[in-house]
Amino acid sequence: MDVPEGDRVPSVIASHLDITYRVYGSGTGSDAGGPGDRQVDNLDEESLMRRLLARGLGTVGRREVQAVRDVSFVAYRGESIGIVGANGSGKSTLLRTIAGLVPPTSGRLWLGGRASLLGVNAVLMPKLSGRDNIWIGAQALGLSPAQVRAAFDDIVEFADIGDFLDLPMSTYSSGMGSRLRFAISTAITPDILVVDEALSTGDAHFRARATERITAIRENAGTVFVVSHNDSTIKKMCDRALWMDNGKLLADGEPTPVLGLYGRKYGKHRAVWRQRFDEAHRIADAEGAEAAAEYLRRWDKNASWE
Ligand SMILES: Nc1ncnc2c1ncn2[C@@H]1O[C@H](COP(=O)(O)OP(=O)(O)OP(=O)(O)O)[C@@H](O)[C@H]1O
Repeated sequence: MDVPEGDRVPSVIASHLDITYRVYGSGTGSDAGGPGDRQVDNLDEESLMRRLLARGLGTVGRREVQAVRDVSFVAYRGESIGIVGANGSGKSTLLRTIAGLVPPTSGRLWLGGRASLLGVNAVLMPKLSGRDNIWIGAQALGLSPAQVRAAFDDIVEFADIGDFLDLPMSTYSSGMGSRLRFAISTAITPDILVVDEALSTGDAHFRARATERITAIRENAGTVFVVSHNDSTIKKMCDRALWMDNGKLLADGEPTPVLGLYGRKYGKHRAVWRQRFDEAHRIADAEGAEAAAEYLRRWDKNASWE
């Protein structure tokens, strides 16, 4: 957007966010998974309880996964931000936190509006029809019955699922499901729209219409976050990209240079670039982000470091 820096209105401020999952269950504790564990099925409840207590609660299958590490950024109204990164780098976790589904473990997150996660699958019911799911999904997003009634035809028109409207969602193709989810989540213009990979299952026609709708949200001063593994989706839909790697935010800037850096790390020259990134990390820790960016600019004039 060509709005002067000082006039831009923040919509999301993330400050030193850490997000850690605590996973409980058998087989993940330090002493779990030994050969004797295969006998567990044969133990009665009392023996099993005695055995668990003997081990100590601290060691019964508890593990922590630090999915997001010390991530800070400011997003502004009117921006569309793509989040890129390898599998497991923390992209979805960050989006789920912005959408209010996963609390940060430490750090602060400020939202200047209501966030809506595209992927209302958690509340959509496969056994119910598209029609019923529109009512449930839209109300779960906070629409009143009157608002659902007013938006209903528009949702159906955008979802373009024809006679499937009255069939169970379990009969839908993944593209049809995505279209319906997208239509529901954008039924009223959200302040912050969070789109997690849903666009990748749609066809070219759907992607074009979804892009139009995202543009409309941005023009309405909303902010859009999109996770995608597809570079051209990010370039078409976003004016900014964040690159997550192993939970950290490694780059923040215009999509083309950020994707260039990401591609280099994982592309055919990755061994060389891995060394450069390791060195850039060391420089960033010792001398700051600008020194790390300057180091990388020896090979890429657009390099940035956050
Ligand atoms: N509900 C969960 N419980 C425990 N660990 C989780 C959970 N969800 C994600 N993780 C872990 O957190 C880390 C980040 O996962 P996340 O799904 O955020 O990554 P991602 O970048 O979105 O990956 P992908 O591109 O594969 O979708 C991974 O190590 C993952 O195994």
